[in-house]
Amino acid sequence: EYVQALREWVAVESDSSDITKRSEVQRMMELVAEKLRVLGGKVEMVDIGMQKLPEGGTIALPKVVTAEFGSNARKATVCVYGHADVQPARKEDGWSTEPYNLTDIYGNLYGRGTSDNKAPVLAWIHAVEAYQALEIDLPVNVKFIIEGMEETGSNGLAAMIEAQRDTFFSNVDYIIISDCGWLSTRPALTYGTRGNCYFFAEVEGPKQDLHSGVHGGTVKEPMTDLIGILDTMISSNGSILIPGIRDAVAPFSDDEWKLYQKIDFDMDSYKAKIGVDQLMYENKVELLAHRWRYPTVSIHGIVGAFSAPGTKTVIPAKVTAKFSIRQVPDMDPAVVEKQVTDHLQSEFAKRKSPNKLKVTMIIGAKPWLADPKHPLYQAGKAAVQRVFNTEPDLIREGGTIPIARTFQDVMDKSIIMLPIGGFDDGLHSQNEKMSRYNYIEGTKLFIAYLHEVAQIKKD
Ligand SMILES: CC(C)C[C@H](N)C(=O)NCC(=O)O
Repeated sequence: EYVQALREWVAVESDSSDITKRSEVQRMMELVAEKLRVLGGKVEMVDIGMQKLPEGGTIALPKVVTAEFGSNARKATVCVYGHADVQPARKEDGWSTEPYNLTDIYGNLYGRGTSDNKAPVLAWIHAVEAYQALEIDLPVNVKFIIEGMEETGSNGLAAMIEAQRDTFFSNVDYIIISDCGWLSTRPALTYGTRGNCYFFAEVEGPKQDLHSGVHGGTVKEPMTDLIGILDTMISSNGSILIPGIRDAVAPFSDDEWKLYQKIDFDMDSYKAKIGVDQLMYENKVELLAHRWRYPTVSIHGIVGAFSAPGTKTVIPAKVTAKFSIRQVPDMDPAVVEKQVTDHLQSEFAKRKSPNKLKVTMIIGAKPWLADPKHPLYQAGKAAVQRVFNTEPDLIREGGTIPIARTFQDVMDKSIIMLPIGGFDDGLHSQNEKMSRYNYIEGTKLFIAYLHEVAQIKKD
């Protein structure tokens, strides 16, 4: 039944980055609401307004689903946050199976959005359902907030949460997020995520594309300008060259070093898993630190570049690079935006090009960091011990959950990230999967966690 429920959700192409798929995201949110309604939750679909598009115009944001199970004032109240949107996926990108057709191969459930984040959201719903089916009272009141824009920066969600601070969130004690993965085969508790500043850099030149034989050598080419300035952001050994960008990075403490040193992480299996012969750092602690708690620059793609099969000899007239900077405490997206824009404009000016450069920050999501000594984490350890009979790793996550910082700073709520995804689930990549083992044992973990969190003594 659990696998069938996941199959139905994976079949919905709820890609929030593609506005032509917006009705699918909306349909996905309705399925989430329906699933919660069937369990008797008090469910609402909250309208969070319109999204402004970078190219002009607006489109309705997907509704946010909220639900409540129980309102006993003597019990603690937890709120589970998750998302039901996904990253793009096409079979032609190199998938071995159809991305929107859940396929079970040797106990691995392949499909876009399985691990990120549809199975974990379903596992939480199934945890509530399990208590009901066994006729055991929920040990805590459980609320849900499930959104449809996480993959593109959680547009509109912070405002909705702030608007409901004194209503839906007024009695929430703790936020639980299960939107990340373990580091190895050992279960983990996550106490930090990086933030993300996502940029478009557009270089515009001639009024239309040109023949590279007829016109090559006569004009400054937009693509050459773009590649030139992109190359000034990061060195080949991974150092970010944008002035000032590392100034706000919190120093790496001895305690962190000790914590990272204790983590069981095999560099060779990591290499094998991602298919590389060499990593940027050969030392485990340094590698984990650069994965979790130092900033990075990644260049994702160039719109307008010729990429079809064949050998078209063209000078593209306008090209737009998409790149992002994962940032860490205590960096601030507004400062990063200025540092990046100033740097690129100054490098562009050095090229003395007649072309025009426009730099826009599309997403500015902050990093998040919790205290792993908080009782929420003690409860996590106890739940992991109960279900997996082992100690969890205490880890951070290199990816971004944009809303985590809002819950912490604006709403003043304590958060735990309780992942059930496997270390090799391939989020955002080809052949994303969730194993049956992680899905089913993860459901048991959530059931146990609800019990453990109820044992926390309130101040
Ligand atoms: C591993 C991440 C925290 C998972 C998350 N759903 C995500 O992909 N966020 C967007 C991102 O680009 O990090």
